[in-house]
Amino acid sequence: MRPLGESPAIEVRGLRKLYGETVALHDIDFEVHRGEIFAVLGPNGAGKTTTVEILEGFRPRDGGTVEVLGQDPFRAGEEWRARIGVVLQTTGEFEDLNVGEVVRHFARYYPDAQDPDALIDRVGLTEKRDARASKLSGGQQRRLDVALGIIGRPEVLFLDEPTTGFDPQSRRDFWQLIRDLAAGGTTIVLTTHYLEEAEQLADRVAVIAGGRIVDIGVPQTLGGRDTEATVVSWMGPDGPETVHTTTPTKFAADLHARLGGEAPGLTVHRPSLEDVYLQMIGAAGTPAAVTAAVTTEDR
Ligand SMILES: Nc1ncnc2c1ncn2[C@@H]1O[C@H](COP(=O)(O)OP(=O)(O)OP(=O)(O)O)[C@@H](O)[C@H]1O
Repeated sequence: MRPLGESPAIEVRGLRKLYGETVALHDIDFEVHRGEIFAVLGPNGAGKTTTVEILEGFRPRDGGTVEVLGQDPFRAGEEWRARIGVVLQTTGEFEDLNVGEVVRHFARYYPDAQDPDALIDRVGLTEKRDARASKLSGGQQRRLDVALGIIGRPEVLFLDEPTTGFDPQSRRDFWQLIRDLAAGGTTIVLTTHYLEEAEQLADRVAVIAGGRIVDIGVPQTLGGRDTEATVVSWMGPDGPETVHTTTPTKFAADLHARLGGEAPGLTVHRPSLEDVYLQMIGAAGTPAAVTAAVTTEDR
């Protein structure tokens, strides 16, 4: 294990994963900095869960190098695992235990666990402390999952579609919790299908399609979003008018001068993250994974 210093929390080089003859990940590269919130976006079957589960040490890889906190997740031991937090898509089953009992039970596994009662408050389950875990609503179960993922004060937290089933207020509360964790130095990797979640939360976003990384960047510039043409529309004397322009401010000023006042029904639409995302995955082709003739070297 090398000293951490300024090294990234996660470093992935040439990561390759096969399921039989299906190539699920084609030599992907990326890194995640310490304290960063890194979102992985992609359509169903793109390879997000495969990537994250390799980083968590739950799946073996077929090629490339992966380091999480300086260690190979697939070979790392218990000490490394105690520094990682994982919130999977599937909810744990806790039979007859209530929320307080579940949290206290998990706290015993960690050397420096958070105070169970404070943690229950932090994830917004105060009212449900004595409720059976199996009787929680979907969104409440997710909060319990998140509590269990962060109970050991992980240095890196993995969240697989963490806010599925959350109501809008719960989602915003959850985002704040994640921002607070990152501000405290926790590195966060999350997969999501919610573009708004990636935009609100992530420092950087990786878009995966068909097992390849299509683009990585800050949400504001992903896919050339900041330089793409803006659509300006207004109601002209002969009907609706639409112009695509890379200089919308100048265009609107010229329009104002030309019309001698307000342009009726003026809208200025910059490409949203969803617009560029849909373009990117469309250009990458929809088949999720590409079946390849697998050679001996590939294995
Ligand atoms: N255990 C497995 N055995 C065989 N193929 C698998 C296995 N797990 C995943 N795959 C295939 O690998 C590809 C990537 O799957 P993965 O679950 O990583 O996608 P994902 O991006 O997480 O999708 P989703 O958004 O639906 O959760 C898919 O084509 C999937 O069918």
